[in-house]
Amino acid sequence: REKVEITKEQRALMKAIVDAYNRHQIPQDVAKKLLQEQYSPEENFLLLTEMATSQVQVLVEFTKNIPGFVSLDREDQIALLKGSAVEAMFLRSAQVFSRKMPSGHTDVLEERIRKSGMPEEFMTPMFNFYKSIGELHMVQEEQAILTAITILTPDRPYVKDHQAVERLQESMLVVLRKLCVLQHPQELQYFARLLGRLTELRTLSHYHAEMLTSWRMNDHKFTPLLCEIWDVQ
Ligand SMILES: O=C(NC1CCCCC1)[C@H]([C@@H]1CCCCO1)n1c(-c2ccc(Cl)cc2)nc2cc(F)c(Cl)cc21
Repeated sequence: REKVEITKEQRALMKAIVDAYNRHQIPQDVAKKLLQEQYSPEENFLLLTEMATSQVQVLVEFTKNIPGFVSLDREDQIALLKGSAVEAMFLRSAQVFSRKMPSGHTDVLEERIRKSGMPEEFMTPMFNFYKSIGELHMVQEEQAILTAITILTPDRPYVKDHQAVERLQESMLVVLRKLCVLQHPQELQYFARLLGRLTELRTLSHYHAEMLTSWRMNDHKFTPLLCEIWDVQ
């Protein structure tokens, strides 16, 4: 077994990211709201757009705390945020869905989401992704670093200094790999499976615009920030 140890610098990098991740969480708990009662498609859509809008704001704050991010070219910073916001939203939704809940609550939550007004054809890929994230039982450090890795994806549209982003992402990948070996010693290839979820995440995110515009209701209203981030309106 390879002797894996996290260096002092890597521990500091991890701490910075996890602290930022925990500091910047969604204010209200959307899961609690959905468990409380059944909403109409219009109310669910409004809830989603409100949650997603505040999540984007939170994502910007989190991203600014990723060591090295603010030293990137300013336009590249915007390109990375715009390019990863939808994936970050689905990743966050998956993490919320996978949280340990009293027995039966997850089933109620799934039922509420299935009936929220979203078009049927996206349920299977979305819940397959949520469940594949849940099966990994990620610790919060892994969740935080995986989100940072998603944001620091060099091949987003309009990124100019590819190399600079790759260097930042590389240092996160190195830490994540060590963390996976230390946290899941019995699960070989855990790190590879974790990264494989990012491929599933990108595929799911391709559907987001259609998922939103075909929500079972008329006149879909988006906030200006969501129009910026999502390919809608
Ligand atoms: O609000 C949501 N997610 C926020 C987004 C910001 C970060 C925190 C979680 C939505 C809900 C779905 C029901 C109707 C109200 O919206 N949601 C989505 C979802 C997201 C995008 C699309 Cl296009 C479709 C569904 N998946 C969820 C999984 C969950 F466990 C929970 Cl609690 C809610 C979830």
